[in-house]
Amino acid sequence: MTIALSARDLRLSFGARKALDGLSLEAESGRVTALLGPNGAGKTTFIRCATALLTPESGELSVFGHAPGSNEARNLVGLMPQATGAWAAVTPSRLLGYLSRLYADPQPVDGMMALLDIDEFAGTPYRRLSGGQQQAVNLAGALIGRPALVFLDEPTAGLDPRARKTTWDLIRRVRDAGVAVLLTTHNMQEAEELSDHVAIVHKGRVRAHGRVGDLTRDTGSLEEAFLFHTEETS
Ligand SMILES: Nc1ncnc2c1ncn2[C@@H]1O[C@H](COP(=O)(O)OP(=O)(O)OP(=O)(O)O)[C@@H](O)[C@H]1O
Repeated sequence: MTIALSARDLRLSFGARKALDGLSLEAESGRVTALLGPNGAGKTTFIRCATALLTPESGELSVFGHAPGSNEARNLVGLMPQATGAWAAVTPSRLLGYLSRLYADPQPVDGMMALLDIDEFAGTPYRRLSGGQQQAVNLAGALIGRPALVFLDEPTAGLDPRARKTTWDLIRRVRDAGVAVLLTTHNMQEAEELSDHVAIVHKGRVRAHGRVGDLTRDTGSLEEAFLFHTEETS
């Protein structure tokens, strides 16, 4: 078992709002770890800390033993963010070509575009793409550098059933190749289908974690477990 990501007691506030309030979590190689939690629970903030876009005020965070943002960590990590407005005028083929050149051993761009049906709109500026097409480009960008740890922030939000299946199949393949996948989702079926490990986050902290079977033993379903562990008062 290889621990790809280790977080201990992370804290980060925005003004009076505690976005991370003692969050601890581990993610292993060759496993899909799903972060579930209500809107505003701190999931994206955590991903931003793990990818060095934000710095926690306190706590310990490491990526394969390296500090996030170090050269060692950067080369090992891929990120599919929720939104990437900065790429507005760039076409998918140029963007993925550019990203692939940042890595020593990238995936072939053509193969990645074919896999995710991006070739159909490879020459269209990113801002003109549909939400689902943008998602496909974001996913390709996260995987193009063959990361050992990849963060997928709501990878299937807004996707049609076929695109969702393509994404699920790809996530499984990546996981089976030994990559540590950490994803966020509001889709309980997705978490049940894909994840080896689930962490339920509420108010900046992991309230429960384990395999789906562990979490549903008392409550019956993942949705019930989610509701139980994210009660407003808890
Ligand atoms: N840059 C920021 N400035 C101020 N507040 C922020 C900032 N980033 C996040 N927050 C606040 O931190 C809290 C956690 O936000 P975060 O985006 O991490 O939630 P989330 O769990 O990813 O939610 P969602 O499921 O809606 O994507 C929210 O209350 C949010 O308003």
